[in-house]
Amino acid sequence: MSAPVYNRIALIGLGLIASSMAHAIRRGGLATEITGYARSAETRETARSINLCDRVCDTAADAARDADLVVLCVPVGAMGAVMAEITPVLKPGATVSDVGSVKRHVIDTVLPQIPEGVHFVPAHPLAGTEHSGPEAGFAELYDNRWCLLVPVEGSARAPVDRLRKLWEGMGANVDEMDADHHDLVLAVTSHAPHLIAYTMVGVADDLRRVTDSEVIKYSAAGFRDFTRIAASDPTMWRDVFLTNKDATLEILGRFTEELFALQRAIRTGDGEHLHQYFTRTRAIRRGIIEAGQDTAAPNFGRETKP
Ligand SMILES: NC(=O)C1=CN([C@@H]2O[C@H](COP(=O)(O)OP(=O)(O)OC[C@H]3O[C@@H](n4cnc5c(N)ncnc54)[C@H](O)[C@@H]3O)[C@@H](O)[C@H]2O)C=CC1
Ligand SMILES: O=C(O)C(=O)Cc1ccc(O)cc1
Repeated sequence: MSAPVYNRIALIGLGLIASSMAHAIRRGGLATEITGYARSAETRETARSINLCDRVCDTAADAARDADLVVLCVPVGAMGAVMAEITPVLKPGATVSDVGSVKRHVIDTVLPQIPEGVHFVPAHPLAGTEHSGPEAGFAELYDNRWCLLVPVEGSARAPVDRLRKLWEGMGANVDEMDADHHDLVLAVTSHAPHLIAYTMVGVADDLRRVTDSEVIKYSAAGFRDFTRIAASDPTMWRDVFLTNKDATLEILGRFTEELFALQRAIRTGDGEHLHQYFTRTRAIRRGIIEAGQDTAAPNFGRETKP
Protein backbone atom coordinates (compact mmCIF):
# COMPACT_ATOMS: atom_id res chain seq x y z
CA MET A 1 0.00 0.00 0.00
CA SER A 2 1.27 3.46 -0.89
CA ALA A 3 0.02 6.88 0.21
CA PRO A 4 -3.14 8.07 -1.57
CA VAL A 5 -2.37 9.92 -4.80
CA TYR A 6 -5.76 11.71 -4.78
CA ASN A 7 -8.35 12.25 -2.08
CA ARG A 8 -11.57 11.67 -4.02
CA ILE A 9 -11.58 9.89 -7.37
CA ALA A 10 -14.83 9.88 -9.37
CA LEU A 11 -15.38 7.17 -11.99
CA ILE A 12 -18.04 8.09 -14.55
CA GLY A 13 -19.39 4.98 -16.32
CA LEU A 14 -19.01 1.77 -14.30
CA GLY A 15 -17.97 -0.81 -16.89
CA LEU A 16 -14.97 -3.10 -17.24
CA ILE A 17 -12.36 -0.33 -17.24
CA ALA A 18 -13.81 1.71 -14.35
CA SER A 19 -14.53 -1.33 -12.19
CA SER A 20 -10.97 -2.61 -12.74
CA MET A 21 -9.71 0.85 -11.77
CA ALA A 22 -11.83 0.78 -8.59
CA HIS A 23 -10.34 -2.59 -7.58
CA ALA A 24 -6.77 -1.53 -8.45
CA ILE A 25 -7.13 1.83 -6.66
CA ARG A 26 -8.32 0.05 -3.53
CA ARG A 27 -5.60 -2.57 -3.79
CA GLY A 28 -2.96 0.16 -3.89
CA GLY A 29 -4.62 2.51 -1.36
CA LEU A 30 -4.39 5.21 -4.04
CA ALA A 31 -7.47 7.26 -3.03
CA THR A 32 -9.25 8.08 0.22
CA GLU A 33 -12.66 7.85 -1.45
CA ILE A 34 -13.99 6.49 -4.75
CA THR A 35 -17.32 7.74 -6.05
CA GLY A 36 -19.03 6.31 -9.11
CA TYR A 37 -21.85 6.96 -11.53
CA ALA A 38 -23.51 4.78 -14.14
CA ARG A 39 -26.28 5.80 -16.52
CA SER A 40 -28.62 2.90 -15.85
CA ALA A 41 -30.28 2.33 -12.48
CA GLU A 42 -29.62 -1.39 -12.87
CA THR A 43 -25.85 -0.87 -13.22
CA ARG A 44 -25.83 1.48 -10.23
CA GLU A 45 -27.66 -1.17 -8.19
CA THR A 46 -25.20 -3.87 -9.23
CA ALA A 47 -22.27 -1.60 -8.38
CA ARG A 48 -23.77 -0.94 -4.94
CA SER A 49 -24.45 -4.62 -4.33
CA ILE A 50 -20.81 -5.57 -4.97
CA ASN A 51 -19.54 -2.53 -3.01
CA LEU A 52 -17.55 -1.38 -6.03
CA CYS A 53 -17.18 2.23 -4.84
CA ASP A 54 -17.51 4.02 -1.52
CA ARG A 55 -20.51 5.88 -2.97
CA VAL A 56 -22.51 5.22 -6.15
CA CYS A 57 -24.36 8.41 -7.11
CA ASP A 58 -27.52 8.85 -9.17
CA THR A 59 -26.06 11.68 -11.28
CA ALA A 60 -22.66 12.22 -12.84
CA ALA A 61 -22.55 15.68 -11.24
CA ASP A 62 -23.01 14.23 -7.73
CA ALA A 63 -20.17 11.79 -8.30
CA ALA A 64 -17.84 14.48 -9.70
CA ARG A 65 -18.58 17.17 -7.10
CA ASP A 66 -15.52 17.80 -4.90
CA ALA A 67 -13.51 15.13 -6.72
CA ASP A 68 -9.77 15.69 -7.17
CA LEU A 69 -9.74 13.39 -10.19
CA VAL A 70 -12.70 12.61 -12.45
CA VAL A 71 -12.17 9.78 -14.96
CA LEU A 72 -14.58 9.49 -17.88
CA CYS A 73 -15.00 5.74 -18.51
CA VAL A 74 -17.83 5.75 -21.09
CA PRO A 75 -17.73 4.90 -24.82
CA VAL A 76 -15.75 7.45 -26.85
CA GLY A 77 -18.88 8.83 -28.53
CA ALA A 78 -20.46 9.65 -25.15
CA MET A 79 -17.49 11.52 -23.61
CA GLY A 80 -18.60 15.01 -24.73
CA ALA A 81 -22.16 14.64 -23.38
CA VAL A 82 -20.98 13.23 -20.05
CA MET A 83 -18.45 16.05 -19.71
CA ALA A 84 -21.30 18.58 -20.16
CA GLU A 85 -23.08 17.04 -17.16
CA ILE A 86 -20.13 17.49 -14.80
CA THR A 87 -18.63 20.81 -15.99
CA PRO A 88 -20.65 22.98 -13.58
CA VAL A 89 -19.52 21.11 -10.45
CA LEU A 90 -15.79 20.64 -11.07
CA LYS A 91 -13.70 22.14 -8.30
CA PRO A 92 -10.74 24.42 -9.12
CA GLY A 93 -7.49 22.47 -9.32
CA ALA A 94 -9.28 19.19 -10.13
CA THR A 95 -8.09 16.97 -13.00
CA VAL A 96 -10.38 15.41 -15.60
CA SER A 97 -9.06 12.33 -17.40
CA ASP A 98 -10.56 9.59 -19.58
CA VAL A 99 -9.74 6.06 -20.70
CA GLY A 100 -11.09 6.21 -24.28
CA SER A 101 -9.54 4.06 -27.00
CA VAL A 102 -9.38 7.08 -29.36
CA LYS A 103 -7.71 10.31 -28.27
CA ARG A 104 -8.13 13.08 -30.89
CA HIS A 105 -11.93 12.87 -30.82
CA VAL A 106 -12.04 12.88 -27.01
CA ILE A 107 -9.73 15.90 -26.87
CA ASP A 108 -11.80 17.76 -29.48
CA THR A 109 -15.08 17.14 -27.63
CA VAL A 110 -13.93 17.41 -24.00
CA LEU A 111 -11.17 20.05 -23.95
CA PRO A 112 -13.38 22.99 -25.03
CA GLN A 113 -15.61 22.26 -22.03
CA ILE A 114 -12.82 22.20 -19.41
CA PRO A 115 -13.35 25.17 -17.06
CA GLU A 116 -10.57 27.64 -16.20
CA GLY A 117 -8.41 26.23 -13.38
CA VAL A 118 -9.30 22.59 -14.12
CA HIS A 119 -6.72 20.28 -15.76
CA PHE A 120 -7.36 17.76 -18.52
CA VAL A 121 -5.03 14.77 -18.96
CA PRO A 122 -6.33 12.18 -21.47
CA ALA A 123 -5.21 8.58 -20.92
CA HIS A 124 -5.61 5.15 -22.49
CA PRO A 125 -4.85 1.88 -20.68
CA LEU A 126 -3.86 -0.76 -23.23
CA ALA A 127 -5.59 -3.54 -21.37
CA GLY A 128 -9.02 -5.04 -21.54
CA THR A 129 -11.08 -8.12 -22.10
CA GLU A 130 -14.14 -8.86 -24.19
CA HIS A 131 -16.36 -8.55 -21.09
CA SER A 132 -18.29 -5.44 -20.03
CA GLY A 133 -20.08 -4.04 -17.03
CA PRO A 134 -19.34 -3.43 -13.33
CA GLU A 135 -18.85 -7.10 -12.50
CA ALA A 136 -16.27 -7.66 -15.25
CA GLY A 137 -13.48 -5.74 -13.51
CA PHE A 138 -10.51 -7.15 -11.60
CA ALA A 139 -7.60 -5.53 -9.76
CA GLU A 140 -4.85 -7.14 -11.88
CA LEU A 141 -6.08 -5.92 -15.28
CA TYR A 142 -3.46 -3.17 -15.54
CA ASP A 143 -0.52 -5.06 -14.02
CA ASN A 144 2.47 -4.79 -16.35
CA ARG A 145 0.33 -3.36 -19.18
CA TRP A 146 0.90 0.01 -20.85
CA CYS A 147 -1.10 3.10 -20.06
CA LEU A 148 -0.55 5.94 -22.53
CA LEU A 149 -0.95 9.52 -21.30
CA VAL A 150 -1.73 12.05 -24.02
CA PRO A 151 -1.12 15.51 -22.50
CA VAL A 152 -2.82 18.36 -24.33
CA GLU A 153 -0.83 21.34 -25.61
CA GLY A 154 0.13 23.77 -22.85
CA SER A 155 -0.81 21.31 -20.10
CA ALA A 156 0.81 21.90 -16.69
CA ARG A 157 3.34 19.21 -15.75
CA ALA A 158 2.16 18.47 -12.18
CA PRO A 159 -1.28 17.00 -13.07
CA VAL A 160 0.34 14.74 -15.70
CA ASP A 161 2.93 13.46 -13.22
CA ARG A 162 0.23 12.89 -10.60
CA LEU A 163 -1.90 10.85 -13.00
CA ARG A 164 1.20 8.87 -13.99
CA LYS A 165 1.66 8.02 -10.30
CA LEU A 166 -1.91 6.76 -10.11
CA TRP A 167 -1.55 4.48 -13.13
CA GLU A 168 1.83 3.21 -11.90
CA GLY A 169 0.17 2.53 -8.54
CA MET A 170 -2.43 0.46 -10.41
CA GLY A 171 0.40 -1.65 -11.85
CA ALA A 172 0.74 -0.09 -15.30
CA ASN A 173 3.83 1.03 -17.21
CA VAL A 174 3.22 4.61 -18.32
CA ASP A 175 4.32 6.36 -21.51
CA GLU A 176 3.36 9.66 -23.13
CA MET A 177 2.29 10.17 -26.71
CA ASP A 178 0.82 12.81 -29.00
CA ALA A 179 -2.90 12.30 -29.80
CA ASP A 180 -2.64 11.89 -33.59
CA HIS A 181 0.28 9.50 -33.28
CA HIS A 182 -1.64 7.54 -30.64
CA ASP A 183 -4.64 7.18 -32.96
CA LEU A 184 -2.45 5.93 -35.83
CA VAL A 185 -0.54 3.45 -33.63
CA LEU A 186 -3.77 2.12 -32.15
CA ALA A 187 -5.37 1.84 -35.59
CA VAL A 188 -2.53 -0.58 -36.50
CA THR A 189 -2.27 -2.48 -33.23
CA SER A 190 -5.87 -2.62 -32.06
CA HIS A 191 -8.61 -1.02 -34.15
CA ALA A 192 -7.92 -2.62 -37.57
CA PRO A 193 -7.23 -6.05 -35.96
CA HIS A 194 -10.57 -5.85 -34.15
CA LEU A 195 -12.35 -5.05 -37.42
CA ILE A 196 -10.62 -7.97 -39.11
CA ALA A 197 -11.71 -10.27 -36.28
CA TYR A 198 -15.29 -9.01 -36.54
CA THR A 199 -15.19 -9.65 -40.29
CA MET A 200 -13.73 -13.17 -40.02
CA VAL A 201 -16.34 -14.22 -37.47
CA GLY A 202 -19.03 -12.68 -39.69
CA VAL A 203 -17.69 -14.66 -42.68
CA ALA A 204 -17.78 -17.91 -40.69
CA ASP A 205 -21.34 -17.10 -39.68
CA ASP A 206 -22.31 -16.44 -43.30
CA LEU A 207 -20.82 -19.69 -44.53
CA ARG A 208 -23.90 -21.81 -44.18
CA ARG A 209 -22.12 -24.88 -45.57
CA VAL A 210 -20.21 -25.00 -42.27
CA THR A 211 -22.67 -25.42 -39.46
CA ASP A 212 -22.54 -23.42 -36.22
CA SER A 213 -21.67 -26.49 -34.21
CA GLU A 214 -18.68 -27.26 -36.48
CA VAL A 215 -17.47 -23.67 -36.20
CA ILE A 216 -17.52 -23.97 -32.43
CA LYS A 217 -16.31 -27.58 -32.15
CA TYR A 218 -13.35 -27.32 -34.52
CA SER A 219 -12.25 -23.76 -33.70
CA ALA A 220 -8.47 -23.71 -33.85
CA ALA A 221 -6.59 -21.19 -31.71
CA GLY A 222 -6.55 -18.41 -34.32
CA PHE A 223 -10.29 -18.45 -34.88
CA ARG A 224 -10.99 -18.80 -31.15
CA ASP A 225 -9.03 -15.57 -30.58
CA PHE A 226 -11.12 -13.91 -33.30
CA THR A 227 -14.37 -15.02 -31.65
CA ARG A 228 -13.20 -13.69 -28.28
CA ILE A 229 -12.33 -10.32 -29.78
CA ALA A 230 -15.54 -10.22 -31.84
CA ALA A 231 -17.54 -10.67 -28.62
CA SER A 232 -16.41 -7.21 -27.41
CA ASP A 233 -18.95 -4.48 -26.64
CA PRO A 234 -20.67 -3.33 -29.89
CA THR A 235 -21.28 0.26 -28.71
CA MET A 236 -17.68 0.77 -27.67
CA TRP A 237 -16.33 -0.54 -30.98
CA ARG A 238 -18.87 1.30 -33.13
CA ASP A 239 -17.63 4.50 -31.48
CA VAL A 240 -13.96 3.60 -31.98
CA PHE A 241 -14.42 3.20 -35.75
CA LEU A 242 -16.62 6.27 -36.16
CA THR A 243 -14.19 8.47 -34.23
CA ASN A 244 -10.86 7.10 -35.51
CA LYS A 245 -12.07 7.07 -39.08
CA ASP A 246 -9.07 8.47 -40.99
CA ALA A 247 -6.37 6.35 -39.33
CA THR A 248 -8.46 3.17 -39.49
CA LEU A 249 -9.33 3.70 -43.16
CA GLU A 250 -5.66 4.36 -43.96
CA ILE A 251 -4.60 1.09 -42.32
CA LEU A 252 -7.47 -0.89 -43.84
CA GLY A 253 -6.51 0.46 -47.29
CA ARG A 254 -2.99 -0.88 -46.85
CA PHE A 255 -4.34 -4.13 -45.43
CA THR A 256 -6.55 -4.69 -48.47
CA GLU A 257 -3.65 -4.06 -50.86
CA GLU A 258 -1.49 -6.64 -49.08
CA LEU A 259 -4.38 -9.08 -48.90
CA PHE A 260 -4.91 -8.78 -52.67
CA ALA A 261 -1.19 -9.43 -53.24
CA LEU A 262 -1.35 -12.56 -51.06
CA GLN A 263 -4.53 -13.64 -52.82
CA ARG A 264 -2.77 -13.31 -56.18
CA ALA A 265 0.24 -15.27 -54.89
CA ILE A 266 -2.07 -18.12 -53.85
CA ARG A 267 -3.92 -18.07 -57.18
CA THR A 268 -0.72 -18.03 -59.26
CA GLY A 269 1.09 -20.51 -57.01
CA ASP A 270 3.77 -17.95 -56.07
CA GLY A 271 5.17 -19.83 -53.08
CA GLU A 272 8.24 -17.58 -52.98
CA HIS A 273 6.05 -14.53 -52.27
CA LEU A 274 4.11 -16.35 -49.55
CA HIS A 275 7.26 -17.73 -47.90
CA GLN A 276 9.04 -14.38 -47.90
CA TYR A 277 5.97 -12.65 -46.50
CA PHE A 278 5.52 -15.17 -43.67
CA THR A 279 9.26 -15.05 -42.85
CA ARG A 280 9.03 -11.27 -42.44
CA THR A 281 5.94 -11.47 -40.22
CA ARG A 282 7.47 -14.19 -38.07
CA ALA A 283 10.38 -11.86 -37.31
CA ILE A 284 7.92 -9.29 -35.95
CA ARG A 285 6.46 -11.79 -33.49
CA ARG A 286 9.96 -12.80 -32.38
CA GLY A 287 10.82 -9.13 -31.89
CA ILE A 288 7.81 -8.68 -29.60
CA ILE A 289 8.83 -11.67 -27.49
CA GLU A 290 12.49 -10.62 -27.31
CA ALA A 291 11.44 -7.12 -26.22
CA GLY A 292 9.46 -8.73 -23.38
CA GLN A 293 6.23 -7.20 -24.69
CA ASP A 294 4.26 -10.42 -24.84
CA THR A 295 2.63 -9.87 -21.46
CA ALA A 296 -0.10 -12.10 -20.09
CA ALA A 297 -3.22 -12.64 -22.16
CA PRO A 298 -5.72 -9.82 -21.65
CA ASN A 299 -8.06 -12.07 -19.71
CA PHE A 300 -5.25 -13.24 -17.42
CA GLY A 301 -6.19 -16.85 -17.84
CA ARG A 302 -9.71 -16.24 -16.61
CA GLU A 303 -12.40 -18.39 -18.09
CA THR A 304 -13.83 -16.53 -21.08
CA LYS A 305 -17.40 -17.18 -22.04
CA PRO A 306 -17.67 -18.28 -25.69
N1 LIG B 1 -12.99 -2.80 -23.00
C1 LIG B 1 -11.74 -2.64 -23.28
O1 LIG B 1 -11.05 -3.60 -23.56
C2 LIG B 1 -11.14 -1.24 -23.23
C3 LIG B 1 -11.93 -0.12 -23.27
N2 LIG B 1 -11.37 1.13 -23.25
C4 LIG B 1 -12.22 2.32 -23.30
O2 LIG B 1 -12.82 2.47 -22.02
C5 LIG B 1 -14.10 3.05 -22.13
C6 LIG B 1 -15.09 2.21 -21.36
O3 LIG B 1 -15.08 0.90 -21.86
P1 LIG B 1 -15.54 -0.36 -21.00
O4 LIG B 1 -15.36 -0.13 -19.56
O5 LIG B 1 -14.94 -1.55 -21.62
O6 LIG B 1 -17.11 -0.36 -21.36
P2 LIG B 1 -18.35 -1.03 -20.64
O7 LIG B 1 -19.34 -1.27 -21.71
O8 LIG B 1 -17.96 -2.14 -19.76
O9 LIG B 1 -18.87 0.20 -19.74
C7 LIG B 1 -19.24 1.43 -20.27
C8 LIG B 1 -20.03 2.23 -19.24
O10 LIG B 1 -20.46 3.46 -19.85
C9 LIG B 1 -21.85 3.62 -19.69
N3 LIG B 1 -22.40 4.35 -20.84
C10 LIG B 1 -22.56 3.91 -22.09
N4 LIG B 1 -23.06 4.87 -22.88
C11 LIG B 1 -23.24 5.94 -22.08
C12 LIG B 1 -23.75 7.23 -22.30
N5 LIG B 1 -24.19 7.61 -23.50
N6 LIG B 1 -23.81 8.08 -21.24
C13 LIG B 1 -23.40 7.69 -20.03
N7 LIG B 1 -22.90 6.48 -19.76
C14 LIG B 1 -22.83 5.62 -20.77
C15 LIG B 1 -22.39 2.21 -19.59
O11 LIG B 1 -23.64 2.19 -18.95
C16 LIG B 1 -21.29 1.55 -18.76
O12 LIG B 1 -21.48 1.83 -17.38
C17 LIG B 1 -14.40 3.20 -23.63
O13 LIG B 1 -14.17 4.53 -24.01
C18 LIG B 1 -13.37 2.28 -24.27
O14 LIG B 1 -13.00 2.77 -25.55
C19 LIG B 1 -10.03 1.32 -23.10
C20 LIG B 1 -9.19 0.23 -23.01
C21 LIG B 1 -9.69 -1.14 -23.11
O1 LIG C 1 -9.19 -7.77 -25.42
C1 LIG C 1 -8.30 -7.44 -26.23
O2 LIG C 1 -7.76 -8.25 -26.99
C2 LIG C 1 -7.89 -6.05 -26.35
O3 LIG C 1 -7.31 -5.68 -27.34
C3 LIG C 1 -8.22 -5.12 -25.23
C4 LIG C 1 -8.27 -3.69 -25.58
C5 LIG C 1 -9.36 -3.17 -26.24
C6 LIG C 1 -9.44 -1.82 -26.52
C7 LIG C 1 -8.42 -0.97 -26.16
O4 LIG C 1 -8.52 0.33 -26.43
C8 LIG C 1 -7.31 -1.46 -25.51
C9 LIG C 1 -7.24 -2.82 -25.21
